[in-house]
Amino acid sequence: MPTIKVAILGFGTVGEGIYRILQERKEAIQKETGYTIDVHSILVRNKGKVRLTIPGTKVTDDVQEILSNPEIDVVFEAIVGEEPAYTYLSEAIEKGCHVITANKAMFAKHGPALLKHAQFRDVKVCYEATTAGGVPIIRTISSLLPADRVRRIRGVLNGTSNFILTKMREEGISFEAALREAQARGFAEADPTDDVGGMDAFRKLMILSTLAFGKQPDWQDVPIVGIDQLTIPDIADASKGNLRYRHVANITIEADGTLRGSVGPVLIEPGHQLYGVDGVDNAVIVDTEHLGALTLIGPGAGMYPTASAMVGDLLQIIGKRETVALTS
Ligand SMILES: NC(=O)C1=CN([C@@H]2O[C@H](COP(=O)(O)OP(=O)(O)OC[C@H]3O[C@@H](n4cnc5c(N)ncnc54)[C@H](OP(=O)(O)O)[C@@H]3O)[C@@H](O)[C@H]2O)C=CC1
Ligand SMILES: N[C@@H](CC=O)C(=O)O
Repeated sequence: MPTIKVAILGFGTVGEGIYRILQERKEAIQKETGYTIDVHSILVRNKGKVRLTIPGTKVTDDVQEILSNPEIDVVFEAIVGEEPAYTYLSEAIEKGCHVITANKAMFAKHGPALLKHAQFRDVKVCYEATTAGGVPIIRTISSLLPADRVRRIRGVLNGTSNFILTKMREEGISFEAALREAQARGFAEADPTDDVGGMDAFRKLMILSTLAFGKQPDWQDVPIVGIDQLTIPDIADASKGNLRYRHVANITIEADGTLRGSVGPVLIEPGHQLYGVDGVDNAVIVDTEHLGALTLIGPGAGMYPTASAMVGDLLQIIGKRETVALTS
């Protein structure tokens, strides 16, 4: 059976999830696609860290051992921050590898350049996991376009913030305690400032903006507010009025093509699509010209939801064993 050799950059919450799913689903993937997926190598920063045993896979802290290997077909990227991730993926594309990333801090800024580079090199860049974790929003919007036109996108795009707000409301626990739990469960970023300060949701909104509208607003024109100023009394007061705080990212295209974005806490009434979206769940409402409003809800962070989106990207790249021929 033909083999696809993959490398995983980063072996934290997400990288380990990719490895686990590829092992657990090995036979199912073989059956579905006709390919064996071989996790050839894994990049980490600290080789001395105790981690899952990975038999038959090279674990390295030298990215060149991966990027200079002509046998690697696909590079998964699950490291942290804009750099060195952008440089690594640019090199991988230049060498003819397909790339799959979860790194929204990198992709919000450098996604357009990576996509252009990949088109030139005739490889794929997949980024489902950058936005809303396991919710297939990239695939959904991509399939709506170009038959329809997106008018507005809004939703809960940060799992950590939603988890904290839910815990504070339902259990009355402090912001700090809820954040600690989100960190322990692998939802929060290595530095959670971007989660609770709104920057993470903003970056995801910019990724959606590029996809849906082909452009982003000037970043400085988008007001960004986090949930870090909300207190238990604020949340309890809202509950008394049967309202719930949600951290909402919103972008609209106006008739003249101007983009208006905002990110911040919003009070939501019962009956609204976002009212019941609790815990680590994310929700994205896409308003389009023809379809109307479409809402997707699901886990927005964590090992398996995120890794599953990335393995889904891999399956899209390699396709199915048999395709049904269209006959006239
Ligand atoms: N956690 C989640 O739910 C989600 C995360 N993401 C994104 O996925 C990416 C990974 O997140 P997550 O797994 O949670 O992060 P972790 O902090 O758990 O893991 C990061 C991994 O990357 C490695 N790493 C970091 N910097 C470098 C570097 N410069 N060179 C080599 N290796 C490096 C670390 O190595 P070492 O182990 O040696 O320290 C670690 O294995 C991030 O970009 C994040 O924003 C996206 C969606 C959801
Ligand atoms: N820290 C992020 C992880 C997924 O993107 C979040 O909480 O949403």
